[in-house]
Amino acid sequence: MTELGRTTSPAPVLPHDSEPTDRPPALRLSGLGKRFGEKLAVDGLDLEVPRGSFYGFVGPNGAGKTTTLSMATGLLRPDHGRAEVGGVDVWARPLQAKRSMGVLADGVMLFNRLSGEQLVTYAGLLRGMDRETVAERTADLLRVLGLIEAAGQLVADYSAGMTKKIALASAMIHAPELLVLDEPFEAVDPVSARTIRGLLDSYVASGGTVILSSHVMDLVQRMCSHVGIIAEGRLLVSGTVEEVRDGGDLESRFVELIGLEGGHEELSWLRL
Ligand SMILES: Nc1ncnc2c1ncn2[C@@H]1O[C@H](COP(=O)(O)OP(=O)(O)OP(=O)(O)O)[C@@H](O)[C@H]1O
Repeated sequence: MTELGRTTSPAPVLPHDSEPTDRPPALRLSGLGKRFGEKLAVDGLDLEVPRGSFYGFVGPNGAGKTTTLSMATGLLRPDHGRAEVGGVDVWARPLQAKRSMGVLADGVMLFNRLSGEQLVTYAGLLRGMDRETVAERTADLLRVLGLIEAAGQLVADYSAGMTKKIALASAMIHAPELLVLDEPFEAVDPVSARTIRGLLDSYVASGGTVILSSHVMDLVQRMCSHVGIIAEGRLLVSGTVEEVRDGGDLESRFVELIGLEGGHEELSWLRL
């Protein structure tokens, strides 16, 4: 499949060995589409994320990752198509669907006049959890994510990485079956990134499902069991990381599928 970004045929969805046949997948998107004026951001996208998988969703800037994940999680209404979480239609039965997922959205405003501790507590109470459990889990999350000292500080005064971590804590507090994380490692320092990876690894090992978007191919290759590559609003390929990288590394496969925009062009005026 060369020049996949320009084909109109559906993406090859490779078989998943681990996929049980009797239960619906953790996430299923069918014919999902969204247009912003002239711009077709997501173009009839089909995607299945198997239960218990660690799914990396990758693509170049402007490929449609955030738009897709927003439609999948009930944040942005699709023009057409369906999004199902564990077999539940996200747009027909939003309350039921949202109960089983935790979402770290990109660019969505947090209640940043709350302290970090208040924000995570609020997220737990909003999920109908009892105060005692919320307090215990909030303390655990703040400790594990290295935010104890900043617990009483307003989220408005957090750094970008701290904001990401507190938003992640808010997405996880109700121990959902599915975590949808848009760029969870962006702006996060390497130590915290390692902690978050550990948390997500054990969450997946215990039966949870993660779908995350990222630009860091190396991280996706090391962390994820499955990967999907999107460009121009279409899914180019989806399968296990092993299947998709096909003996090479994921970054080379990505570049091979997407093409090198601008190549290795030099700017003559930037030579000193
Ligand atoms: N609210 C909006 N109004 C107009 N155009 C939009 C809007 N949101 C997204 N787009 C356009 O839709 C396309 C897909 O954007 P999207 O944010 O989904 O891409 P992405 O893959 O998440 O990109 P990145 O990797 O840069 O975050 C882009 O061309 C973008 O300009």
